[in-house]
Amino acid sequence: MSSTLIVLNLKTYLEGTGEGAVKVAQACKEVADDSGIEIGVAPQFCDIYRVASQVDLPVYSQSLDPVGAGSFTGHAFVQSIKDAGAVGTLINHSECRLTLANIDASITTAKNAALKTIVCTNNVATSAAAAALGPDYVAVEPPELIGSGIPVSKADPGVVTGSVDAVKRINPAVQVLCGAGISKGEDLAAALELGSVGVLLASGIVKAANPKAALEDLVSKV
Ligand SMILES: O=C[C@H](O)COP(=O)(O)O
Repeated sequence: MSSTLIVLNLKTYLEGTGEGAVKVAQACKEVADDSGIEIGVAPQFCDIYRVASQVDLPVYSQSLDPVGAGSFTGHAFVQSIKDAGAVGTLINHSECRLTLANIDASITTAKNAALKTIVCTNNVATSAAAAALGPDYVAVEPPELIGSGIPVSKADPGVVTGSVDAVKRINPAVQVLCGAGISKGEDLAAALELGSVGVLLASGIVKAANPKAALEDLVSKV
């Protein structure tokens, strides 16, 4: 496996029984095996167990709540996420934003459970702030490009290079992903050229008529 990482966020795109998530995850696994590139998938909470128990690939939670065992209702509890088979979690996605204090608490909660942490950010300043909290990855995604089909690597390369520089300066152990509008091989290649180690993406693959073919295109230029 190369050190490149692709994380496919399924958001709430796939309706139904969860079998859709398993199918997309299976396509990710096949393309990961063929390409040697690590591909993880972030399904709905309720599908983590189903996906992780049926497909041998890294599964991420779309978020978690920084609560322990006890008197908490309606929260995404880290131990349940871990026991369901997740290896990591997104934190502070633009569609599920947190306060800085909650980002910090979520990172600590995930780390204590040995889950990998991917903190999403929306610009260079928030990438720098997130890096100071010491997650495994910062994933920079300008919100206006999310779901747009316009790749951040082309539309706003400065937010990627700026985040890479800022994160390196603040905490060189943290790696940078980028996302928003990424769907093609040239987008991933450009993202890597800009200094990120991979991408966080969703609609370009999940909504494609043939997700496996879309994934094959995505990895074709690395
Ligand atoms: O989590 C994924 C990002 O929000 C990017 O979404 P997108 O690939 O649909 O632009």
